[in-house]
Amino acid sequence: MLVRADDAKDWFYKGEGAANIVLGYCGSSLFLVGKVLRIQKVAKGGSPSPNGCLVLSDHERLMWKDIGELAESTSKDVAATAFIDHVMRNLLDSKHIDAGILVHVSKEFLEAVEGNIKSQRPPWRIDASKIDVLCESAFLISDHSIIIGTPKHDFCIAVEIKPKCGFLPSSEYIAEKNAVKRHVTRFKMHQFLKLHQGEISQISGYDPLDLFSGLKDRIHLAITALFASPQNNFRIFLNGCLIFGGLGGSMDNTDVRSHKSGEAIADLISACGLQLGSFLELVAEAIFGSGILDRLLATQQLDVLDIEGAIHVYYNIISRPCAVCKNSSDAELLHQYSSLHSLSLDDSLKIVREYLIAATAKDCSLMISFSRTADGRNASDCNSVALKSLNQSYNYKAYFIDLDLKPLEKMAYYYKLDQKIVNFYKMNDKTEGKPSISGSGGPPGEALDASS
Ligand SMILES: O=P(O)(O)O[C@@H]1[C@@H](OP(=O)(O)O)[C@H](OP(=O)(O)O)[C@H](O)[C@H](OP(=O)(O)O)[C@H]1OP(=O)(O)O
Ligand SMILES: Nc1ncnc2c1ncn2[C@@H]1O[C@H](COP(=O)(O)OP(=O)(O)OP(=O)(O)O)[C@@H](O)[C@H]1O
Ligand SMILES: [Zn+2]
Repeated sequence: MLVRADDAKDWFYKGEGAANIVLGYCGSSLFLVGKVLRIQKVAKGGSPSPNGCLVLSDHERLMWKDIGELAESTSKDVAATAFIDHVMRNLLDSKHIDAGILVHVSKEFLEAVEGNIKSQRPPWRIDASKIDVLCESAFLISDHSIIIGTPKHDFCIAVEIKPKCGFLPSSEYIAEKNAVKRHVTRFKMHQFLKLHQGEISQISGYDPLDLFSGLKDRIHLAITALFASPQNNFRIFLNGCLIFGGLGGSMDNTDVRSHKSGEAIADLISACGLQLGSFLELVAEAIFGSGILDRLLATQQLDVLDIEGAIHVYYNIISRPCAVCKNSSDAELLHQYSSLHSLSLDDSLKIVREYLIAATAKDCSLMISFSRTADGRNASDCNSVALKSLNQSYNYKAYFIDLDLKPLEKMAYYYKLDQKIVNFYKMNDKTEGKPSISGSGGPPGEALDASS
């Protein structure tokens, strides 16, 4: 369907994450107006994905055997759709999910896009990955940063939030030495490692527990903290254009940050008749009123054992000696873990399957778009929200994006990264009373190389 290299000029760079590039449409096809195209990337030096062969490993196919369409999928795109339709849709409310449709894209089209968007991609993303030009399909999804039907003279303002994990784990399998995980969020601990590794320039004051609290004031506090430190967790779009937050993902160094200053944003928003403070309050009100994060939290909580428990079960599935038990000499812990190693294959599959579903829910984002209601009427496919302080109500729509299936083979990486995060946090906590924010010195647990 998008086959000509010439079609590429109608698509502009909208953003990207670790795995996909997303393009907005600026051409004249009525079918494509208001849509984005989500194209898969491939790691530089990695091999592009050949279409037509099974994309899941044997162990993954066993794990997802109850979902035939997923287990037997012959392209990543088909697997992605099946995962969203048969797994995530049941867990999160269908009305907040839009899997999009698969469209055919030619190599010529993808190569032309690659060339066109090069200057807008963050350099560190260019170094890491490129468009997978051999991938013959891409997803056409509604652009959730706009509300179709917003009158030309009016505006549409949207936020994108990557909430991350919204609960503290309480698994009995968390080793006593890692007890800090029970009372400090993974997000907070990870911030210190990210700062040390130069991925962020300051520690965020955002607390996911506030966002997921179900309490209006705490949700508002979380939104304010996200605005103060957006990193890759917060963006604002005005009429579909990014006006605040990093383009392309996590790094928030000034050179890869494309947002205007807080003051300029406040001016832009107030030109739409809305004060920045009221806008942030409106976002909090919509999150609170919709209860949209309740089901997301429940899905994240399918991770019951924490990676410190789930990792053992993973080794049951791949039928290999457990690398964690092998490196432990703590008899008491080994005894505790032995109960996990005696679980049946079916129980093991269920635990790891749910761990991976939870991992998707901990990494997805939420987009909420707002437009003014005309004459107090709200659009049929929107909910409405109002603030006492504003003499105006707003239509809003909320959608989850990036509900990608996580690969089973990531389990070992998850364990290493978890230990690296907690070790780094503990070491700084002990030596300085509170974690260092200087970002200097080598990280402890370098042997636990979570980048491999
Ligand atoms: O492990 P985390 O918590 O750092 O999450 C990764 C994200 O990092 P973040 O901390 O949100 O900046 C990471 O985001 P960035 O690339 O840092 O923007 C990805 O979302 C990654 O998922 P995938 O490899 O694309 O499937 C995410 O990996 P998963 O853990 O979700 O597999
Ligand atoms: N349906 C959509 N409407 C509008 N913008 C979108 C849509 N989907 C994605 N985007 C934009 O594109 C960016 C990248 O998309 P996405 O999060 O799906 O990439 P990813 O590579 O899967 O991310 P991750 O790093 O989390 O794996 C998003 O952060 C968002 O700004
Ligand atoms: Zn073990």
